[in-house]
Amino acid sequence: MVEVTARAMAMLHSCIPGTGWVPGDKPSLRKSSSDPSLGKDFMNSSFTLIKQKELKKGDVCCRASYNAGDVTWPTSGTPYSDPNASGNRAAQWQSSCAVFSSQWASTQLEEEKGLEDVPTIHENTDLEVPARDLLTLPKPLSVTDLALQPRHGSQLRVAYQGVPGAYSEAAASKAYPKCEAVPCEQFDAAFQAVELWLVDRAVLPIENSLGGSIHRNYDLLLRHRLHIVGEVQLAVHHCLMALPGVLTSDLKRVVSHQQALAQCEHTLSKLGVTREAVDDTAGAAQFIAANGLRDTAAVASARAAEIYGLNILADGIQDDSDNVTRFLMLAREPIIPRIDRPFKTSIVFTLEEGPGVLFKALAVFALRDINLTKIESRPQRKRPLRVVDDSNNGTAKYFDYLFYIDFEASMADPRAQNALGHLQEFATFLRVLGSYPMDITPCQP
Ligand SMILES: O=C(O)C(=O)C[C@]1(C(=O)O)C=C[C@@H](O)C=C1
Repeated sequence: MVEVTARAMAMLHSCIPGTGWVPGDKPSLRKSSSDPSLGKDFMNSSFTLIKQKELKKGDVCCRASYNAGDVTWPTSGTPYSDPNASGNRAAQWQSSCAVFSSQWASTQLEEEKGLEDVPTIHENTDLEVPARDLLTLPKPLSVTDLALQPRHGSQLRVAYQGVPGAYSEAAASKAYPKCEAVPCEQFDAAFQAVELWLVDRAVLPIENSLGGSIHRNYDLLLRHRLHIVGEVQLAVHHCLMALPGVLTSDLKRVVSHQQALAQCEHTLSKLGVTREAVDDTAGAAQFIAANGLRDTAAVASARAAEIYGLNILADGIQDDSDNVTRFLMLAREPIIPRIDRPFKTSIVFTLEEGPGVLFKALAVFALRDINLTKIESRPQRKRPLRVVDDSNNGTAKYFDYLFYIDFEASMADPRAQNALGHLQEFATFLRVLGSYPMDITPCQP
């Protein structure tokens, strides 16, 4: 039997990111596979590490065989390759890592002191910031700024998309109350800022109760290798705002983030003005203030009105008073999944075409009484269309999709481990995006 050390886990984690592997290199975490506390599944698993230093994309990195209770699969000489292009064995390996690491992690909860703890979601206590000189506001990062060296300091730096006053900034403060919120021009810049160690975390919107999913972030989750370490829900309360002295009857145009415009469809239709989408709500308010536009209003937060010196013409203009946006907290490393509080797990997978395959995929959760909270499908860019010649009457064409699912269980829960073990019997690719505490706090703005 191979001795599995925490160091080996950390190395495996770094060579196969995105799998839920738990990092750690402390000697106290050293465990032998003969340790009975690790349980039957751990005892049945063996891992061999092959020169981690020499690993690069496409290399053979590990051999493993793993038994997850109701499913057994061997993986040997599995290449580490791009999930979009990978075969079934790479998918199996990734999920084996995720399942295995979760089982290992669940035995470690009390011993882990040095690793990051599960983030606690706090209620937003103080969003009121005195009006500041516009010139002193931090400039959003753009992709070209990303060559900057990271700053060192003890305060957690959290990237968000937009400028100060954006809802995403409020979400970052709700997720990490004492953080330094770092504005970024685009979602992609926020992902890259974390990957390049310019910031420690990113907080990005993923779905809204009125506008639906933020597809761009679903796509970026797969393209980048960050882990979901938490979620935060924010009540979004929109205001219509303009320069002081401007009346609603003076307005010819309303500018805002496209999601915010969609969330206020009803009010804006009644106004009968043209609508223009910009990068973020607070950016719209800043744009009006900076250009002295007297025929234009913005849809943004009350805090944005305060920062940019605009007057609120109408308050609570969203179509539904319960307008909530869910944000994801992203980090370079996963957190250790736990079972002592409500957890959610997010996964992405692909399936072969065939009758009832999606039904079978969803059944792995239903069979184990696991509640699904979200399902989203996105076209697979590398393989958008598959042509199958399986009849005498011509060719059939199918779109290929990636399925994103959130379910209510921790990866430390054997039901989740077995469900994913079952799913990978027919999934062509499977990646665990994160297992993280559910935000169960009331949705305060
Ligand atoms: O523009 C902002 O203020 C944002 O934080 C972005 C965003 C979004 O992308 O959905 C966030 C929350 C609201 O749903 C509207 C806009």
